Amino acid sequence: MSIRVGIVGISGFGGGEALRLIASHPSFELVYAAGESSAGSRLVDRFPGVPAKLAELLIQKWDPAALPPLDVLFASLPTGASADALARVPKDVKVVDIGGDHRYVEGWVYGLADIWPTRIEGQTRIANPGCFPAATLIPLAPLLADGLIEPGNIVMDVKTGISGAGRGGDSKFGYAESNENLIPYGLLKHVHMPEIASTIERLSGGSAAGLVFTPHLVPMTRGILATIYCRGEATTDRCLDAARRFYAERPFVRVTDKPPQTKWASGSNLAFVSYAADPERNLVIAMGVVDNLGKGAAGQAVQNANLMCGLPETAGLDGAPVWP
Ligand SMILES: NC(=O)C1=CN([C@@H]2O[C@H](COP(=O)(O)OP(=O)(O)OC[C@H]3O[C@@H](n4cnc5c(N)ncnc54)[C@H](OP(=O)(O)O)[C@@H]3O)[C@@H](O)[C@H]2O)C=CC1
Ligand SMILES: CC(=O)N[C@@H](CCC(=O)OP(=O)(O)O)C(=O)O
Repeated sequence: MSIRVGIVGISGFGGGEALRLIASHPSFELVYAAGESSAGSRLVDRFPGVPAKLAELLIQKWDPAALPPLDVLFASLPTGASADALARVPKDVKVVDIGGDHRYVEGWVYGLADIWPTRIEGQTRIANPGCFPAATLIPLAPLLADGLIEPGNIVMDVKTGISGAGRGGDSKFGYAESNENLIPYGLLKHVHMPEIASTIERLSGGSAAGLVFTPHLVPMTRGILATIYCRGEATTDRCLDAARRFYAERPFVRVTDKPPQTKWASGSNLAFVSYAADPERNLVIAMGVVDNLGKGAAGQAVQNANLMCGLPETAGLDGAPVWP
């Protein structure tokens, strides 16, 4: 059976990755594409390599009142631009919001699919987590669940590829400024901090008041590496064992002895986690790697849509990462 799917924001980085995944999905059929400045273009005009079956699909001006019959809508709009319009999407259309407007908002389920899959099954409104929350919460969840670290004493040092800023992102992240450069930003007040803190509190039952989160832009296209410093007396083996048990049945999380690298996840919905701990120093280092456009955006969005539709969670997501 084919499930009719739409993408709004298809010309952007998140929407384009959703297009790539949906184009080869066994059950999803892309029947609607929308945007703003790209409206009026055919998909082949924006994506010359798009499969022939989708080439002539015309990008529509985004209007929730003018949707064709749809089962699932992926919204990949700038944060702040989706709330009003998505409120007007008919209730029988399942929506996955890849942007940040509905995380921890009433009426929407927070779609951290690798940790809380059963909360997503059968739902109709899913708020996809941010890319940094995906990279940081997946390695932390097993440690918090087993009480191996203090939730109130966590310091996150995170590196991200430039596509995290989007096509329409801030011009200070252009090639000349980003190539051979490292840029810290958002210190003490990044927009993802409340989402990360709330989820740490849900996972641990304790306060995350001491959270420090510092992202850095690095000159690569895709990928996030989170290096997270925590207080706890566990050994490395104890942390690895907790993660292996926590994710034993989960298809997209790989627990590795070696520190993970961003290329391991490139082009995939995988998350890699690893740990290094020194009980004598009360120190646990947790590491997480995702592709910001994969698990950080469109990959997790398709995973969420699979769960919403009762499909196998891995449908359309079981390809190997891009290497090198
Ligand atoms: N990039 C990433 O790694 C991640 C992004 N996100 C979130 O996903 C969302 C999309 O990000 P990203 O793809 O990077 O952004 P881009 O800037 O690459 O794309 C934005 C898209 O939104 C469309 N758009 C903008 N304004 C409107 C409007 N008023 N009506 C209809 N369409 C509009 C644009 O269409 P057009 O070109 O036609 O104007 C474009 O397709 C954001 O909320 C972002 O924070 C989440 C996780 C990771
Ligand atoms: C490099 C870069 O700029 N990255 C973005 C992350 C985008 C994202 O995930 O934002 P949403 O919460 O809106 O979905 C940032 O730091 O804001």
